Amino acid sequence: MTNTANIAKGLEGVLFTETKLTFINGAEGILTHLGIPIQEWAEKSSFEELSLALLDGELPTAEELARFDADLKANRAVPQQLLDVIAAMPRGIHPMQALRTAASYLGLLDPQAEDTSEEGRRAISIRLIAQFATIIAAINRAQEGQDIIAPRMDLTHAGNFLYMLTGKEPTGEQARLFDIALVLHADHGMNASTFTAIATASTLSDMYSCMTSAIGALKGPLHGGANEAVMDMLDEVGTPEQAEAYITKKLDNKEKIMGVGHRVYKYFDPRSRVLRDYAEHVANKEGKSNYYQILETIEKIVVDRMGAKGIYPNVDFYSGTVYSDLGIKKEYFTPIFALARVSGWCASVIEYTRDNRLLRPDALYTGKTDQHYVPLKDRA
Ligand SMILES: CC(=O)SCCNC(=O)CCNC(=O)[C@H](O)C(C)(C)COP(=O)(O)OP(=O)(O)OC[C@H]1O[C@@H](n2cnc3c(N)ncnc32)[C@H](O)[C@@H]1OP(=O)(O)O
Ligand SMILES: O=C([O-])CC(=O)C(=O)O
Repeated sequence: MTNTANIAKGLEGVLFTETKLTFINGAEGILTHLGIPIQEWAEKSSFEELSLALLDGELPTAEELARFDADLKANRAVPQQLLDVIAAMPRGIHPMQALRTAASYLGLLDPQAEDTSEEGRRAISIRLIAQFATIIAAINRAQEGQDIIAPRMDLTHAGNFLYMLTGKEPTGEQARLFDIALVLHADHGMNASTFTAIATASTLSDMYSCMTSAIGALKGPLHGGANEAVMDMLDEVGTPEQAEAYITKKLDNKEKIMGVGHRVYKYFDPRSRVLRDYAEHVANKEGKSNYYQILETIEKIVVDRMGAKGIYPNVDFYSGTVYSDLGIKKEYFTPIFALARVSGWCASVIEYTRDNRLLRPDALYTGKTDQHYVPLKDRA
């Protein structure tokens, strides 16, 4: 018998598939990819290596990684036709809207776009991972009325992105810090955007359609858009001295605090710990930034007051202050999330479609029954 008690609102706790990519223990704040803790990926690996490991489901050999790295580099440039479209986009739009359109347009220019075989999806994934960086940087430049910068082949994925975004070659430390941020965001189980990508793929639709729908899902402030919303909050708070009164009032009024709370983590999101350490490191080096000090205060009060309820900082809490320290504008925080998550989207689509079944949940019908059509003229 179906009744409202059977509804898993928000699909909480519903298992719909198996995966060998990512494991999360939300109670203890544990995250692994291929069984390896996220802290080790962040410390020892690179975005390129994690992307390949996710696509293939195992740690690559040195030779495989070198080939993948070369493939990514060879695919960094995007067609001029797409750059023209990016340059012609209206000014003042949100870059996530621009990215969604650009990802879709990229599909129009790819002769292999409709190839939904596993080999086809993998080949397209390499182009998507490489080209999201070029596209996002180009959107930034075009929106600023600046020349679009061509990719360089002598820089890492992270370093090249920062170079194309700002026109300046980043220091080794900046490029590595950004690489770590990409590693931390690359995949995260059945989050809303990955689920959306999989739902699209489950109809046997193409990779570009999967990416376009995933970008749309990531954009919202309850998911990837929260990193920008955290920065809005920090700007609203203004100074560290005002943080306590601001956050206390919000919690008293039962308002949501951005960058905290999570469907799965009921303890610290381990990625937020890594990002906090880097944010603190940068803040200490350059004289504690206002942003970091405000976040420290907010974290303390949220954990004190909401910890018992399982509300702790998530990945979006500290990421923005790290990006901001790298000179990146807040509108680009969510596109940067997409720049990293494209790996997880692609890998998850490939994994799911290997043993595909159309995703089609159900809703409990609670509407009227036994009705008949009433002609317009007879309606009150
Ligand atoms: C990359 C990512 O996507 S990470 C998540 C990014 N999103 C954010 O940071 C936005 C802020 N956080 C939230 O809105 C939520 O915590 C979500 C959407 C992430 C998870 O939500 P859900 O699992 O649906 O939790 P739900 O909304 O049911 O909240 C459970 C309880 O905690 C409270 N709560 C949850 N998040 C917050 C928050 N950010 N601030 C204050 N209270 C919160 C809710 O009010 C609710 O309280 P109640 O039981 O008294 O009604
Ligand atoms: O898993 C989730 O629901 C959200 C999240 O943290 C992510 O996508 O990185």
